[in-house]
Amino acid sequence: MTILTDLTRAQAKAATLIEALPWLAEFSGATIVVKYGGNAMVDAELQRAFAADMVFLRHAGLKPVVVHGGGPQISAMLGRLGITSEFRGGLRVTTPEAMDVVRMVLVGQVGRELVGLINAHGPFAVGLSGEDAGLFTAVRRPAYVDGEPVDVGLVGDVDSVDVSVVTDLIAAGRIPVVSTVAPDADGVLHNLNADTAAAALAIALEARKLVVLTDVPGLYANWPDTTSLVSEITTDELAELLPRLEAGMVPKMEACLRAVRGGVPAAHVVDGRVAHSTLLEVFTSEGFGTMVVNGEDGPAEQEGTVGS
Ligand SMILES: Nc1ncnc2c1ncn2[C@@H]1O[C@H](COP(=O)(O)OP(=O)(O)O)[C@@H](O)[C@H]1O
Ligand SMILES: CC(=O)N[C@@H](CCC(=O)OP(=O)(O)O)C(=O)O
Repeated sequence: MTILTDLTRAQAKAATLIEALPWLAEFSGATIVVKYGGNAMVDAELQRAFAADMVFLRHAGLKPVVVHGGGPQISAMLGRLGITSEFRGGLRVTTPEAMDVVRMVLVGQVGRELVGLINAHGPFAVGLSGEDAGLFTAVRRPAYVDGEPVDVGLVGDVDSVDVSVVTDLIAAGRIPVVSTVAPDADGVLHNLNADTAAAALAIALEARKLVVLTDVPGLYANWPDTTSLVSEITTDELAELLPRLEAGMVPKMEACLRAVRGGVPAAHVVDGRVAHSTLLEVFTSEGFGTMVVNGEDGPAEQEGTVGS
């Protein structure tokens, strides 16, 4: 009996590995931008699993690029320093004082920790911010509340992207880990929403996928009704839904829309609280979470026809 159980387990493992085969072929050499949200960094074990996934992708011949968030971590540090912060339209109102903390936490803390976790597997990760080698320039971004623009201070949208530092690192076999602060044309540092920056980078890199890890299973059409989870949505449908979305999901879904309209074949919102969610998304036939695809084409044309 024990032998039979062992055999069944071995066959199940082999089936999982072989399920990845068409996807390994499909995505060999592909650049994949993975946005790791601050809310998905819930415990050390999950962070280690995320780091292992990035190294797995790299060894499997893909080119992962990590863009990380850190909203909760910034809020915690602002709280410790007695600086109040609020969000409007899903964006943090960023005073010059708060901006110092945003840079310190994203570049000096969250980015460093991720680099360390990935490099536990070998010398892969290199951390950089939008300030490095002109990666991003920013332009002042308003937030919208009830359709009206509101000033959120030093919050930037991505104005320009110079991908050369990222492509140089990829060519050298590294895994770039990007923190999302960037100067405007006058050199004034701005706070970029990490979803927004990840989308801009995915477009500029002509990435094959944008994968956004967050702390929910995906997009709910009718939040917080948990029966309304969307497995697939076209850009046209998403554009129609966007005005009805709340807070954190607004910049995230705007970013997915922008990425796909900008030429990225698919953007996925997946549950970062599930260990190895990136691998499940990339290498399994069912996919995982919510997939955004171009309005005019079906998913089969968008992301290959293998497996599913
Ligand atoms: N329609 C929706 N579908 C899913 N989540 C939603 C929706 N509307 C609001 N949310 C909230 O958005 C949060 C994710 O956004 P955010 O807090 O910015 O995460 P992250 O740190 O991953 O960027 C979820 O935890 C959920 O509470
Ligand atoms: C303008 C703006 O809101 N910037 C974000 C940057 C970090 C981020 O986007 O982090 P998550 O991905 O974890 O939400 C902030 O200050 O919280």
